Amino acid sequence: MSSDETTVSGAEDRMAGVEPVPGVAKPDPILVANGVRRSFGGLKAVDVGHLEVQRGTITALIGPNGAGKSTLFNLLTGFDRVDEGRWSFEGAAINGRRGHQVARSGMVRTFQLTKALTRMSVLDNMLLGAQGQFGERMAGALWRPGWARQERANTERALELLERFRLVDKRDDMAGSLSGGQRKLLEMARSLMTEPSMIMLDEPMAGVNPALVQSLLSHITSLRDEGRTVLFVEHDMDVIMGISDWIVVLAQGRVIAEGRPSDIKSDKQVIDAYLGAQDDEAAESREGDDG
Ligand SMILES: Nc1ncnc2c1ncn2[C@@H]1O[C@H](COP(=O)(O)OP(=O)(O)OP(=O)(O)O)[C@@H](O)[C@H]1O
Repeated sequence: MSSDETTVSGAEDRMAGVEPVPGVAKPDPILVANGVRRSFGGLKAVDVGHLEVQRGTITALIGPNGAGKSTLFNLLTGFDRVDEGRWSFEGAAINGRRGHQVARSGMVRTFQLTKALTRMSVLDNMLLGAQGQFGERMAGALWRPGWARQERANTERALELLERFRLVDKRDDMAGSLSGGQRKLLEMARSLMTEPSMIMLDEPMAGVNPALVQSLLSHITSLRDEGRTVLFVEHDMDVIMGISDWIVVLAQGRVIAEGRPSDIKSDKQVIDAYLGAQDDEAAESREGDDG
């Protein structure tokens, strides 16, 4: 992404003067979490003291495998229950709300296509997105009372979004026939059905053909540039460093660092806990290739 685009969004200005320290306050946070904890047996999967996400930025949540990124996503969006903790979105406490209630309040997460969703058409996937409700109960959601009245408006919005994400020609195809990258586009398009102010993307580049990466990146930056807040979990370091306004690093459930990409690249603790390990893995795989 060019530095011009960053300037256009104003995201850099919004973060000016914010110190790169764990738990730092942001000028205008859309999401504020306090003491969010979740254990599985004796394992503390998430143990976040204080975390704020600045409105109108792309914030990456990174960390080694098992750091607690997915668990934190699930907790904040109402798809898992905390042991303790409070968090607010747009100034209102939303801890304790269920997934679809969180989605209706404006914070939506993407979901990978489950088996049931792959057997539905692309357009029906979009219409389900209008419910802001996924998971086990979604199959029945299409037939909710009152759905028929809304259907025309929802279909119109779905087609507009499919046009924007270049999937409109696929609207009647089964979602399972889409390529990895097209699935990611569908997940993103579907999450926009409820007009969320914040979108949480779960590994948006996983399984995406390199040819589609640039297109996905520009869709993510355009979400921010139209005023939405993006929080994403990703492993691809080039993507993370290239697209993020701010990066939060989790290790063993805790926020060990946060800052701009340049801060994170040079943070010794991050290098030790994460980036160093990645370099070692890359070196090992290169050695393996040579042999
Ligand atoms: N439902 C569960 N039951 C038991 N342990 C779990 C459960 N969900 C997550 N964990 C454990 O909690 C820890 C955090 O897992 P989580 O999936 O949140 O990490 P992550 O940072 O998203 O990892 P990855 O990058 O590999 O997806 C891990 O040790 C994981 O094994």
